[in-house]
Amino acid sequence: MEKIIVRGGIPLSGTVKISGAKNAVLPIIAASILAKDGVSVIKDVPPLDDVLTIAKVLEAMGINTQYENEVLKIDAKQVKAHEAPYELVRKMRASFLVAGSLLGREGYAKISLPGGCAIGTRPIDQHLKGFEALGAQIEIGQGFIEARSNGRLKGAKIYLDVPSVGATENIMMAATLAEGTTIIENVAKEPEIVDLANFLNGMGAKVRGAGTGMIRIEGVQQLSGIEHTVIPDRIEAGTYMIAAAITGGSVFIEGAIEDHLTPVISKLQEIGVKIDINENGIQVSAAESLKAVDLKTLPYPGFPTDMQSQMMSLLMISEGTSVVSESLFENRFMHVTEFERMNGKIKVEGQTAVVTGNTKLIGSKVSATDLRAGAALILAGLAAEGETEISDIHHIDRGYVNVTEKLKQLGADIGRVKYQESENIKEQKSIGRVLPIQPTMA
Ligand SMILES: CC(=O)N[C@H]1[C@@H](OP(=O)(O)OP(=O)(O)OC[C@H]2O[C@@H](n3ccc(=O)[nH]c3=O)[C@H](O)[C@@H]2O)O[C@H](CO)[C@@H](O)[C@@H]1O
Ligand SMILES: C=C(OP(=O)(O)O)C(=O)O
Repeated sequence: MEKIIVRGGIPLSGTVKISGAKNAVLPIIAASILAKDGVSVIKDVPPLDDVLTIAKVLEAMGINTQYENEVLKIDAKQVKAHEAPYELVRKMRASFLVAGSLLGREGYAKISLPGGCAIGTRPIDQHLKGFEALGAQIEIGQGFIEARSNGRLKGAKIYLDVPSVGATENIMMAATLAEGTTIIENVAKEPEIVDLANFLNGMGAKVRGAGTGMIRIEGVQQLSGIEHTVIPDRIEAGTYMIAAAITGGSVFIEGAIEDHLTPVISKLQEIGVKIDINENGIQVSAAESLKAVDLKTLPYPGFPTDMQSQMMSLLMISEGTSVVSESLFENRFMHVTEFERMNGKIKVEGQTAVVTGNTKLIGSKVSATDLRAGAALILAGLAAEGETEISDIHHIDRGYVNVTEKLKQLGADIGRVKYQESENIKEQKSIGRVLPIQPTMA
């Protein structure tokens, strides 16, 4: 096992190149299952644990995948099995995204129940409601969901109770090969939805309205593999923007797309951070002083929940008191306890956290409780006095490509060290506490 060690206090400078978006590439890989002919060639595929996991899900179905130099080739001419096994789905709930394309193409999908995880219960009722509206029968038992249809799915009008990213994607994929027209209302508008729609349309699908509140899909008979380049990761970009701001540095975020980052840019500007945008990326430079702000997470184009913990790390050192409201996931303040170990002063009541600013952060031993919480601890460590030691970093590796190398290139004093799990437990017992076992998924 590995830990990340950060020694804080160094202003970062230079350029960081943003990788392809995890949350765009996962549904795109799932969508490649729909291609009965041709090979999908997906470019800028980040070498992340999640990408390897979903590729294994496809392999388990007898689909051929080849990954080299951030290019993933998927040959789905033959699908030999229709099951996404528990061992893979438990590692990553986004594996459930293969349900829509398998069902749409093969008329049958058996997927292990993704279940709840660290940040909240994360139900899939809206995915299933969509599949049923398209004519599928759903059965749930022994930890699996089975969806089947007699012949092609049938286009339908579907209203989502919540604008779920995953449900929008899964239903969109299932509907591409359905008979007739599907209209999905109250859909998610995230840039990753638009990237998926572009991929599907390149394959021969007829998807209109992605990026707005209503998507219309005319079903087609067949889809083919194509070449596609994944959009840059707006959450990785936002994380490095905060790395620049929290260290009082100046960093060029190469490849970041302004339009995808509007709520993050606006909040950073309100805090006082200097932002300059050009066609190749975004320059982020130190603020003379950092001011407290309030923020509330919302579906896109609102402030992203995936940036809430990272923003909180910056608010801890800003002047004044900030109020952070989390409206998407009921358990997404786990980083607060870890921040407290670093001298953070935050009071949580329900879905609201009140952050006392102007805190002198002190390096400490902390644990990454989920992906973005882990990223936020690295950020806090970059600003803290002394050494921060972050364990459970497998969560961070789900979503950040070479995070320690990228930060080192910007001048950070950061690295990874190997350790035995038994050493850690011994150490925790000696100081009178044993951490609960963290869930596998973030
Ligand atoms: C792989 C991926 O793209 N993950 C992102 C995706 O997750 P994911 O697609 O799982 O998130 P959703 O948009 O589905 O969830 C948003 C809200 O809808 C609720 N809900 C969702 C589905 C459903 O059937 N019923 C229901 O009630 C959830 O509990 C949550 O409160 O969007 C989240 C919200 O921006 C991000 O944090 C995740 O990083
Ligand atoms: C919560 C996240 O991802 P996932 O939906 O894959 O758990 C995330 O990217 O912050």
